[in-house]
Amino acid sequence: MSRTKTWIDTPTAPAFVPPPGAVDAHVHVFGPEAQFPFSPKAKYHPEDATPEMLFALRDRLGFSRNVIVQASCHGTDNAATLAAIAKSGGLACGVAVVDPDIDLPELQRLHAGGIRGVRFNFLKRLVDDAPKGKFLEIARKIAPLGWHVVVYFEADLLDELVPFLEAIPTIVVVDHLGRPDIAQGRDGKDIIAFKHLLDAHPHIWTKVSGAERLSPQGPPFDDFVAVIRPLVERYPDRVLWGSDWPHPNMEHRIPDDGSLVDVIPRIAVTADLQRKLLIDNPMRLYWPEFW
Ligand SMILES: O=C(O)c1cc(C(=O)O)oc(=O)c1
Repeated sequence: MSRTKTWIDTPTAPAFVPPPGAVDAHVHVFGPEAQFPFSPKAKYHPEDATPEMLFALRDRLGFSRNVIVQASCHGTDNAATLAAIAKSGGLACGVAVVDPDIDLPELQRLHAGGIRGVRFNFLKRLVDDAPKGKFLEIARKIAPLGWHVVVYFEADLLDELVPFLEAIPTIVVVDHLGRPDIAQGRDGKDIIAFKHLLDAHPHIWTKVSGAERLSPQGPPFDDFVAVIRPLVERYPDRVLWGSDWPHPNMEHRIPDDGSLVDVIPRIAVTADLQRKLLIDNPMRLYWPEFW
């Protein structure tokens, strides 16, 4: 498999200046492969996207902290994510992918390394299987540590997943809004179903991320803004934002990270909403000791 590059080296500096202390709550690192080989089950083979590159991007975009989410290409070996957190000087936390037979000492090792959640991935193009029963076992194991669950699924799976999401005994954060079809508009069936989910379940949060993945129109993402701004206003205390750098699998539509940051003041239109989205909510979840 040839290696793919899915980011630009020098994104535009955004016009929007995030408030001091802002958290980019969804990023990944890839490798470096020589030190942290990819999983044999990986569905893509990216170029190295290193912690140093991530921290340079963080500074360029005007953020203070990162949440590093274990990418599927690293399977359940969280070493690259942990190494990046260790290099961040306390400015990054992480979300891991783990096996159901993980024991308490290993969970404690991950916690000491800055992991604060686990991710369950349901995308068939990214993982071979998504065993709900085993995921629930994991959720029950991590709950006592104060961790939460991050779930990545596509809109057509939502109905089927509701009982599973209801059974998770921690906060649940949905990645990239559960991938609604944005072309349906703000009253489309995918967004209505997602609103029903959040209305009925106060423990479910969402990342209002993925404009580059979800917007058929592309930059400046007017279609995404029209659909997602009402969600930020409806659930101001349950939304997180992430750049999704280095944008796995986006080699054919590589986004300019600066243009993604400039979506923020259009979906969170007041300073109060921006502070909740970028500081209060992620700090409550990832750095509660400072909150
Ligand atoms: O849509 C994707 O391709 C994607 C992949 C991964 C991953 O490989 O972990 O993470 C994401 O947040 C999004």
